[in-house]
Amino acid sequence: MSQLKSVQEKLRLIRVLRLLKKSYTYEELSKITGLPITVLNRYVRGKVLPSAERTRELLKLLTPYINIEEEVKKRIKFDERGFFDNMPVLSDTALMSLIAEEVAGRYFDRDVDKVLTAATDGIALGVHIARELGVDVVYAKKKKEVGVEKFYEVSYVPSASGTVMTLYLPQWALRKGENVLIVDDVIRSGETQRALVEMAHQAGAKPVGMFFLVSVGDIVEKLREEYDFPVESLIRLG
Ligand SMILES: O=P(O)(O)OC[C@H]1O[C@H](OP(=O)(O)OP(=O)(O)O)[C@H](O)[C@@H]1O
Repeated sequence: MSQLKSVQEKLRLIRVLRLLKKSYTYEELSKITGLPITVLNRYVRGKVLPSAERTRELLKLLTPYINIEEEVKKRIKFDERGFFDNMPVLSDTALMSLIAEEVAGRYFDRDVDKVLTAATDGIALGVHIARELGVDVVYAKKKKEVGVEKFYEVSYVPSASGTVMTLYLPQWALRKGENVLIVDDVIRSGETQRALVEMAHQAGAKPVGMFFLVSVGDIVEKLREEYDFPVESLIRLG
């Protein structure tokens, strides 16, 4: 095994332990793994790294206790009007890292050059996925920032808003011929994401996939019919 792969596995184990720590006590994790609490605690705090062999054993034992779809679902909090707060998902760095690892695994062979998302809430997901893929993340904003000379800009009408929205991206951020993975935390009408596809086309870049944490209704199926690249969401609501 390459040194990089070995380090990645160790990091994965630490992320798994940190995530499980939110649902299980050290006593419970000690029973599952057969390791003393003190040892587990050192791993969680990053004071000590397990050997490659122990990492593999622990990942085998602990992976069945992780279900990232369920972890996302249980963190989504709806308000009385049916809107949800996604901050409990986006703020959980251990969970986001594990999600990003899985998404990056699906796109490693698609030669992604950039991850593209829309401000604001897409940024956290975009950063995690881009880091796993070892590429840069760029994000379209709803405002034209001073200091940027040239923008790509795409206007669209978000569903039920009755107003025109425009997304802006500095032109240096996307180049002709680049392969772009489009990601966002949530997709409802798909208008934001269609605007991102349009933006990639303006740049002469090529969208190679779309990934969302949460999709609402059948928008993923609709976009699959519109585009010839993979469109996926981790969980679907409604
Ligand atoms: O599929 P759609 O109907 O286009 O909706 C999805 C978009 O809505 C949210 O962003 P929002 O525009 O609310 O901005 P924010 O990220 O700043 O909250 C979300 O982060 C997506 O970008």
